[in-house]
Amino acid sequence: MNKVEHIGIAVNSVKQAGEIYSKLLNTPVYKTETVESEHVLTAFLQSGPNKIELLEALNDDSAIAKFITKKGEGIHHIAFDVDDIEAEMKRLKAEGFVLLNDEPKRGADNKLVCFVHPKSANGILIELCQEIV
Ligand SMILES: CC[C@@H](C(=O)O)C(=O)SCCNC(=O)CCNC(=O)[C@H](O)C(C)(C)COP(=O)(O)OP(=O)(O)OC[C@H]1O[C@@H](n2cnc3c(N)ncnc32)[C@H](O)[C@@H]1OP(=O)(O)O
Ligand SMILES: [Co+2]
Repeated sequence: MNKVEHIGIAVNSVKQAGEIYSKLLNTPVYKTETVESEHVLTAFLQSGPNKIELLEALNDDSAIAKFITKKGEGIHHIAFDVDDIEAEMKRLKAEGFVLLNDEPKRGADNKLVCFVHPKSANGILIELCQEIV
């Protein structure tokens, strides 16, 4: 696994949270993107080497809706960049981690992604991201 690719933050409103994070980090939201398969609207900010992904639920089927209902707005997941997502999925599975998808799926910002269940990762939802070239 390589560097942290992004930190995912669950928010009620990408627009409102985007304004706050823009002021906080002194940088604008550089991109918004809807990911229908995840039922989310995303917005991205880059602060130095660090990328923040704001996530708003599009409907009640979204993991973000369920998370906010239970825990409120806040850090939802940590995503790590990987060179070979299928190899990393195989490695993690062999180590006993519970993967939430059997195959890599399309994420935001031109990435293939896979999630690791927080119950098998010490309480943190982990996302693997491989850039699509
Ligand atoms: C935009 C695309 C992509 C990108 O390119 O970056 C994204 O980031 S999409 C982000 C949204 N999508 C996902 O999160 C997909 C993966 N998540 C899931 O499949 C589910 O959310 C889950 C992790 C399997 C939980 O779903 P479920 O079991 O239905 O919900 P519960 O509320 O019952 O939770 C069970 C258990 O797990 C705890 N939990 C849930 N979410 C998190 C979390 N983000 N971090 C830590 N812990 C989490 C929850 O509190 C429950 O614990 P207990 O109450 O102790 O049972
Ligand atoms: Co993410």
